[in-house]
Amino acid sequence: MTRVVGAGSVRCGERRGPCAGGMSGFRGLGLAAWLAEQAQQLGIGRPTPVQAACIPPILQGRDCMGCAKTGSGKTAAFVLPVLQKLSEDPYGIFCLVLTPTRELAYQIAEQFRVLGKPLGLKDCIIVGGMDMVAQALELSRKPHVVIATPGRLADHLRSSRTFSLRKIKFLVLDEADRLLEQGCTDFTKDLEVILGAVPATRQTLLFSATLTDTLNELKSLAMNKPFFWESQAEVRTVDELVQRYLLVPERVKDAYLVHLIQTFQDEHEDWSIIIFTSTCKNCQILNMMLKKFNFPSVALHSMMKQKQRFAALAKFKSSVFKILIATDVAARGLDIPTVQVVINHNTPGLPKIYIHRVGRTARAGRHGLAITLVTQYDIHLVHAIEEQIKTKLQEFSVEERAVLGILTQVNVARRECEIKLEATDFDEKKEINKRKQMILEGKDPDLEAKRKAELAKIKKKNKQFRERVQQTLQEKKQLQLKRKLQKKARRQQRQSAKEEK
Ligand SMILES: Nc1ncnc2c1ncn2[C@@H]1O[C@H](COP(=O)(O)OP(=O)(O)OP(=O)(O)O)[C@@H](O)[C@H]1O
Repeated sequence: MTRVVGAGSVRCGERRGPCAGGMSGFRGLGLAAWLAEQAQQLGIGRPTPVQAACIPPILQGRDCMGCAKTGSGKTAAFVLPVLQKLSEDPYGIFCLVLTPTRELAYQIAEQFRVLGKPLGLKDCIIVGGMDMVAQALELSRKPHVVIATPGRLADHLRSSRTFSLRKIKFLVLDEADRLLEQGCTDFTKDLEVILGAVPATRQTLLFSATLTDTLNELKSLAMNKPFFWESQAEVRTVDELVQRYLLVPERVKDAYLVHLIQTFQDEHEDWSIIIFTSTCKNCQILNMMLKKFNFPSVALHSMMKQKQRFAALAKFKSSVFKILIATDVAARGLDIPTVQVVINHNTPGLPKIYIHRVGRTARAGRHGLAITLVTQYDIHLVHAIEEQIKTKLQEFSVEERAVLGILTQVNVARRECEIKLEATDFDEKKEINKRKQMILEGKDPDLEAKRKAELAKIKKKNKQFRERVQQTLQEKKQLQLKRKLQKKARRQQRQSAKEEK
């Protein structure tokens, strides 16, 4: 059974479970008429399974952990019941939502704002890269809902007494597993500060498409026996997503990328693509290179100024640019319905990063395509991904001759872009950003640099020692072999002399 709902269609059936019908669907879950009506106006007419399962227990006052596939409506699963509770007893600050990226914070705030419009909802976004004084002022005005990234909110808690989180009713952790894991951005210290500032009696709501990986740590956050809901499907990606891989030698990767984009551009009128890459530098270089080929692309990575990041995303969302080249800062949560294709320029090292990246397409019942470029060194990563998502990736076929035809041109273009970037202060900026981060983490950058240099020295010495040992062993082995051969030769000589006699 397929039903068209608003902007996209949500398939109700095996994968997403039964859906209640019409506006009564949300009403039947216990939501007020005004809220169900407001959701309906946004195309959120029938609850998705995660909404149908989680909204009633949240309304009953229970902690909740919801694990459902990407694009299945987890945001509304917490926004709607929070708004209902807020309407019954409005005060500020009522709800705190934590999320790992700044862009995601703005997206969640928008859902709150639109669904909560009849309430005259006041929200406040607290993320890094924006003016701290203005944020402090907003916080002091007691907004109903605060949506924050942990680092900046913890900074406010450490430095300001103009607001309090002591009375919040709801603490929501969106992309909860990311907030708890110790990845390149480690939120644990900031979370400690935040958890120390919120009341123990709060209701805690945790959502993600990959919650099960950090389940035990998360359970300790939701204290009063949380209601746990997980989508039953074995396959962890959505049915509407076509998943392919393309085995390519490392040095011709970019030619394949250019060929894929060109083909897609030629064959489709209304299109948009997200390309994920591993580093900020590569993101920048790819963007420069694609522009050389006149592709309408824009970059998004953490070394860009926040205003540039927002502008890039806004232009991509409004289709001014059809290609977004991003690092994993855009891998989670972003909801851009027009994205039809995700290309992984590098194979993600972790299956869950793959799940979130490819989940930027095929959302809310729409169809999508994900192509992962795989080099000979990444085959084991593809196997790990396939094992986790319980799906075999099929090979994507490409006309190799066409790729060879542009190979030199693409490689020359890339080299030119690399040289151009080297002439800028990009690497220097990276170094400055690193130092800033260390200072924020309470470390002394100079001391750390000294420590790092010493560690590198020790490592180098150890390596040299290992190499010397290896060389000596090798020489010894060779000497032994030489002697053996000489002995053998002498023996043969003696033998043939005997035979001659
Ligand atoms: N009941 C519904 N009916 C139709 N569309 C819906 C419904 N609920 C949410 N949506 C739409 O589905 C899209 C995806 O929702 P959302 O961003 O909440 O997904 P998600 O599960 O949080 O995904 P991710 O794991 O990638 O963060 C949004 O555009 C949202 O408006």
